[in-house]
Amino acid sequence: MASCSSSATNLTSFKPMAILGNNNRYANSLASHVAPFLKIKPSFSSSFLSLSVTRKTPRKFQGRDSFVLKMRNVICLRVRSVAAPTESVAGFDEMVAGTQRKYYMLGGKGGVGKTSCAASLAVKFANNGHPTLVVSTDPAHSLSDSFAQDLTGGTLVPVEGPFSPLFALEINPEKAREEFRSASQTNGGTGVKDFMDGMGLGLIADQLGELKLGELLDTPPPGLDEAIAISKACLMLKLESVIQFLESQEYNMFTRIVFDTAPTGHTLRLLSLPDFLDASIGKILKEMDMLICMKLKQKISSATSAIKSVFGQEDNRQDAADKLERLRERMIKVRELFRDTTSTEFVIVTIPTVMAISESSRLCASLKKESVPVKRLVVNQILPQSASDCKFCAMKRKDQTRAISMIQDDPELSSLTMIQAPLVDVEIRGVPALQFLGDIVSAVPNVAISLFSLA
Ligand SMILES: Nc1ncnc2c1ncn2[C@@H]1O[C@H](COP(=O)(O)OP(=O)(O)OP(=O)(O)O)[C@@H](O)[C@H]1O
Repeated sequence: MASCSSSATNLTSFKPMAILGNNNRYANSLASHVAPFLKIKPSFSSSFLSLSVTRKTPRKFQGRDSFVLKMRNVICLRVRSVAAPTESVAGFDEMVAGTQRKYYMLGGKGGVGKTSCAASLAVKFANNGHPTLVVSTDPAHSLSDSFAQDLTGGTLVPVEGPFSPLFALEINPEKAREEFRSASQTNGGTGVKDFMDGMGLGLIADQLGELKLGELLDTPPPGLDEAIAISKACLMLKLESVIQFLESQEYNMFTRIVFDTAPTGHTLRLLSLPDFLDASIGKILKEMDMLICMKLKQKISSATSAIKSVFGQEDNRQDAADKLERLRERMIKVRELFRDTTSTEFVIVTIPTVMAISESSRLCASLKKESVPVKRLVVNQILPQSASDCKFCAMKRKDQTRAISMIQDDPELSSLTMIQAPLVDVEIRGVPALQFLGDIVSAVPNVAISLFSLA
């Protein structure tokens, strides 16, 4: 039985391990990922699955900080059942159903496990046949750390491991804004337009130029930085020219897109941006006098190929007002995407503490106010069941129980489907560990699950 006396073990310590779960599924899940790289000799007994493992390092992982690499040449995995399921809850499995493209945005308070849950959900999708893209718009990216692979570079990078294609995209909104800012300070401001063109926001740059760009940069509209990032991601999904190494057919293939968003405040600002821009552009369109219209016409007639690629070559001859209207429509589409109950869902991630749950409740209220679909709440890091809590764990458990009862009484959160993710005593890092988390999340609440060293 898992107990608080079991020492915290890290997957990277690579000692022989026991996996305690409600059934051997978890062990088999872990073993199935390890299998391609190891020679595994399983032997079953009534309550243990023993695996003798010999390392067989694939060339693609050589030099990588992968737990497979660091395993000793021969190790022994023992898997046993310790708890029976008590009740079923909807987990990530429900989100796998259907072949239509779906967008999942995971957000919540800083440090609650947004990236771990987003990465694990993405692995779940990919392992269930969905070509998946996981996008991080959090300036403090941790997708690379979470997958234990280098996914930096601001472009689509294939993630090694899952059964179906999984790509990751880390966009740095702050860097984008920095580039934006520095571009504005060079070439008398003309660099801004080129930069914004590349982001598909060239016409906003024109408008900002007319509206004293410098002043706006000092007090940028709320959510501008992350909007640039999202806009870039949307462009990548829509414009094949941006994705050099993927054929159009291939990037259209994504049926699941998971966004690992920045902590709560950023997300809320981002959500209000399409409305803000819609209102601003609407206002500009209304108030634009002939002089500005003429100026814009001149600018647009000398538009770069980037603008052509955004609006389509044949549109290039349309007048400025039409193009602004198109931009406005695009912003409305972004807003609609956030609010489309058939394709989009915002999943709130939290932990069982009063502070995190209070913040989640406020986030949920704001999302509802913005008409963003929110149906699920992932409560992460729940202490697993134990027959022999130490004083610390007993206190912690009491605290968590109190916090979880807050959810049940909360007017915003109580209607959401609760997905419980147990606290595991290993660092969730790398595809096998992420799959493991995805599987136990979709399992049962409060199941006694722990990974610990037998050595
Ligand atoms: N269920 C869990 N059990 C054990 N550790 C966990 C669990 N979920 C997340 N962690 C750990 O908590 C830490 C923070 O997780 P993560 O980076 O996913 O949080 P985040 O919400 O994305 O953080 P940030 O707000 O900084 O982006 C990581 O070290 C991760 O491995």
